[in-house]
Amino acid sequence: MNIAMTIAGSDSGGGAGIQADLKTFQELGVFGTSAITALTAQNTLGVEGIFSADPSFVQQQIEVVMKDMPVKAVKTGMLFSAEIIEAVTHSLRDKETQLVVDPVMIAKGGASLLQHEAVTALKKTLLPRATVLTPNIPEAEVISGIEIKSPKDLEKAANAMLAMGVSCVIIKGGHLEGKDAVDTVYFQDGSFFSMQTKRISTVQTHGTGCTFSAALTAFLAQGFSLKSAIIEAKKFVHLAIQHPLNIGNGHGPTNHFAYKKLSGNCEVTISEEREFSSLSDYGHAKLH
Ligand SMILES: Nc1ncnc2c1ncn2[C@@H]1O[C@H](COP(=O)(O)OP(=O)(O)O)[C@@H](O)[C@H]1O
Ligand SMILES: Cc1ncc(COP(=O)(O)O)c(N)n1
Repeated sequence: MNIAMTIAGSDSGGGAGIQADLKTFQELGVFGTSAITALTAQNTLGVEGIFSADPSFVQQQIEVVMKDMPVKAVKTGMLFSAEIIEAVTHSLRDKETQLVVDPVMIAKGGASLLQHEAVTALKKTLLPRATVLTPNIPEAEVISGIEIKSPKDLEKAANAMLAMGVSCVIIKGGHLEGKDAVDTVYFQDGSFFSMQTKRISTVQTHGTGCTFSAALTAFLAQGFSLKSAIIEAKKFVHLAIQHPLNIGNGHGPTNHFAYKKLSGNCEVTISEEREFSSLSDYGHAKLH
């Protein structure tokens, strides 16, 4: 049995965070373990409270699991503080496991899930250890310090993040407008591809980023190559958004059952053209 770990915050509403990650692992046939960084009192309308864990206890959760079980891939989500980021990085030292870092900063309802001063710790300590970094556009802007207004800016921002030591950066396009949801993927060796699906008009997008990075982690734990794990994860999240469960009164959760139910049947268009010539409306996309 392949084992994955999520190091993230608990979402009491069940659509994002630890809960989204474990549901995704389970659906993809991977045994899920977890280290909880914070409890959030949250529903589809927003986050009403945050209670963060002691950094040393986060470290203990990770180390106790890892000394007993061969964890193949790890993902991080909400890390909340510089102290927790340092504890996580310390726990993963000497470990060969692949690491997916989803740099969760702000919840869809607007609540801050990462303290402002923790961004430096993220860049200096955790990113050099990461296999894949999965920022959305606003997160990519904060980490890289580059304002993203065009595809050229995307590439500049990706290069700035690759220079921090991550092996691969996926800049997710969920926050753009335009008829397609386009994510762009950049590797250390200079190679690149973009992947796009039709954009679905919906507010049921709570936990999309968590779900995408958890699916990617699960596929890596199963031994998929990095590129095929990324593409399968895009299918997983697309199907999860396409078949909403209609739960709650705000940004409802995505449907983690859809990928398995539909046997992963989802069209993703892959392009290796840097000029985005096939993505005609991308340049007109506006940030939310
Ligand atoms: N409305 C949508 N239709 C189709 N795919 C979407 C939509 N919104 C987000 N996605 C996809 O979901 C994944 C998560 O992206 P995003 O929502 O930008 O992340 P985050 O939750 O971190 O803000 C990406 O693959 C993105 O392209
Ligand atoms: C515990 C936790 N982790 C992550 C998110 C981000 O998810 P989203 O951006 O969809 O609100 C969240 N809302 N809560």
